[in-house]
Amino acid sequence: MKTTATFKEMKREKEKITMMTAYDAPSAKHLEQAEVDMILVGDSLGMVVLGYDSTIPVTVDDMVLHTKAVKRGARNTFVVTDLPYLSYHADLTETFVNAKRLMQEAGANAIKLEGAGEVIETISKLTTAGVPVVGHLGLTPQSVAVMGGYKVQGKELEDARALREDAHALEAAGAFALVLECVPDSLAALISEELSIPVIGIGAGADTDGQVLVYHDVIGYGSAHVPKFVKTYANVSDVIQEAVDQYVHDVKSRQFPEDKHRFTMNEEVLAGLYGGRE
Ligand SMILES: Nc1nc(=O)c2c([nH]1)NC[C@@H]1CN(c3ccc(C(=O)N[C@@H](CCC(=O)O)C(=O)O)cc3)CN21
Ligand SMILES: CC(C)C(=O)C(=O)O
Ligand SMILES: [Mg+2]
Repeated sequence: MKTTATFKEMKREKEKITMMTAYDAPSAKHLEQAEVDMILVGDSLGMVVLGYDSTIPVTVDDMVLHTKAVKRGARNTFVVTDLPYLSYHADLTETFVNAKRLMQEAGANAIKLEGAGEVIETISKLTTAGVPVVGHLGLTPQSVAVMGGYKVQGKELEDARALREDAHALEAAGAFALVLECVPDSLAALISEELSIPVIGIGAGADTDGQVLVYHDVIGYGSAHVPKFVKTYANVSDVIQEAVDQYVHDVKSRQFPEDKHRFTMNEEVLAGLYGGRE
């Protein structure tokens, strides 16, 4: 199993880090089979699995349930789990209770927190307590209502400078990696070069230390709208639709089930049943 040290070493060796989300056992199994370096149980599960239109309604219980499923499907892959909306801000005790649930109860290998500001101090305390933490800057979906939509971040000089400072502060606080979402590629390149911890980009260009994408986006499953930064490698939705359409058709037209799909019973037992009929 890889560790936080492996990822720092990969950065030093300039080996790209692959990360992808998973939310259940079968998807996690595919990622482990592909030797993905890290699995993210993202709170994006609220959107791609639970049908919400943002990550805001996702709970710690949701994250625990899906992390357990992912760990069962990928026992030997490093799993990072998102702390969801308002589960790490109100007070430190509550943050620690939530982090403890993800680590002990669900079996996450690390947790991810969005943002900077007061979150930096929280990350420092969690790291000191032995919890490996991934930071997340740029487009932080839990703040969608504050940002006023899913928009590219750090385009203006002031925003870019603030983002760069936050990235350095996260590294200083002890985060072992940083997810950088939806920022101009040259800003992501600069931050990746300046930090010694790995920077995993999503919509952050080619010069970060690694890449992360949402499982459903990669396989073309479900999402009606895919962001510009996504590369879709298959169209699983079409495959599924064809299969379920065919099933419905076969039942209606009596083409399913066939003899080979049924269970039979002993003739004498059957005769006994009919014989006993009034
Ligand atoms: N399916 C899915 N994929 C994701 O990558 C993802 C989620 N869901 N849910 C949680 C967050 C939300 N994310 C998003 C959602 C939308 C855009 C988006 O529409 N971006 C615009 C850019 C707008 C601009 O130019 O400022 C785009 O066209 O890509 C970006 C990130 C990333 N995450
Ligand atoms: C988009 C990635 C980085 C994420 O946080 C998620 O999937 O929830
Ligand atoms: Mg997330």
